[in-house]
Amino acid sequence: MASGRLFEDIPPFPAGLQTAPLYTIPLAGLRSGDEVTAKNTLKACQDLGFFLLDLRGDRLGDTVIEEVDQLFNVGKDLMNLPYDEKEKYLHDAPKSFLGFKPRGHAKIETSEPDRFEWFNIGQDGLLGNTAPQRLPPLIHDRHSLLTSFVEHGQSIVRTINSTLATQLGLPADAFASLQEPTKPSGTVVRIIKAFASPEAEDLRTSMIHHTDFGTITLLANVLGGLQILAPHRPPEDKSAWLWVRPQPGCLIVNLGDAMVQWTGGLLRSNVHRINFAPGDQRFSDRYSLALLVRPEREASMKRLTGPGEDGEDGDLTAWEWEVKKAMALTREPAMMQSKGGKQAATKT
Ligand SMILES: O=C(O)CCC(=O)C(=O)O
Ligand SMILES: [Fe+2]
Repeated sequence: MASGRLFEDIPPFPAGLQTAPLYTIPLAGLRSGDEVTAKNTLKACQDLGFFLLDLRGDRLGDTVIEEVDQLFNVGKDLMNLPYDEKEKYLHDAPKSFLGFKPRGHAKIETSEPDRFEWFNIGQDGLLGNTAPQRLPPLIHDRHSLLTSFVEHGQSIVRTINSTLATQLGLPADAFASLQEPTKPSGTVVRIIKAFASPEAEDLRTSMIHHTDFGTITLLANVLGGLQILAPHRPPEDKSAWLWVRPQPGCLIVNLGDAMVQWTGGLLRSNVHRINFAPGDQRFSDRYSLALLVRPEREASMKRLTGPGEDGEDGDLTAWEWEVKKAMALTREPAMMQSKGGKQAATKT
């Protein structure tokens, strides 16, 4: 999340909304190996699969706050380029999701068009794992800021991964060794613009409910709009949607489906969506920034711990598994359900 600066000129997040009960995990505690922090992290990742990560008071964290502030401004400039400029970088879905996705290219629950744009910048091109991605000059000029954000974000992800692995009684590098940033993967930096909702007809979802495919997502929000589906409740139940209140100096962290697969369902990947922003915030365009980490393409999706049988998915590579999931979702979008969160004996 950004520093307090980006929160100064925005309408307030309204009081009285039903908000998600999120743990706040201090990055400093995670990095120093504090046992209470580690236990709370595991609990958050089992109960809801979402938590706030407080970056403040940690050297790496303070650097990331600065980078997020700068990238928010880059993201606004990018998304406010004329449409025909952005269109030059149109993604080639479903073959590749890199580049620009225009508003309305996907549907929401009601089959109406979505209300957001995104631009995905691949880690592989940034770090030189593959040929560079073609990017607008405005982004190209900020290459070192982007690579630095990816490297710092990946360092945070590594810490979360080793904390979770250790708490589950696995070798510390059990998850991290399947998602080395220097190996080709579907990992992206994503810049999102969800459009303001001034009219009554805009008061609906911007981005359809979903779970993230990957391992760990680091998300920076300033305006509200993100909602988490309360566990064990159906998406059609309006009262089951919990708002996330963005907090200065904190990132929102959530787990994706790969962590559920590797842990036989011990960890949780929870359904979430972008709704219209609450209160007077709805009159502003909403920008957000995420690092969505995926396993290495060649990583095995075999279960590393947890109950149950592997099933045939355990024989797939991460890339094959992601393609299979994407195809299933195209056929049956209603399959977007939270996964994991099984209770089982863990390290005491
Ligand atoms: O912008 C946000 O708050 C959430 C974005 C999201 O869920 C995604 O890109 O997967
Ligand atoms: Fe997401």
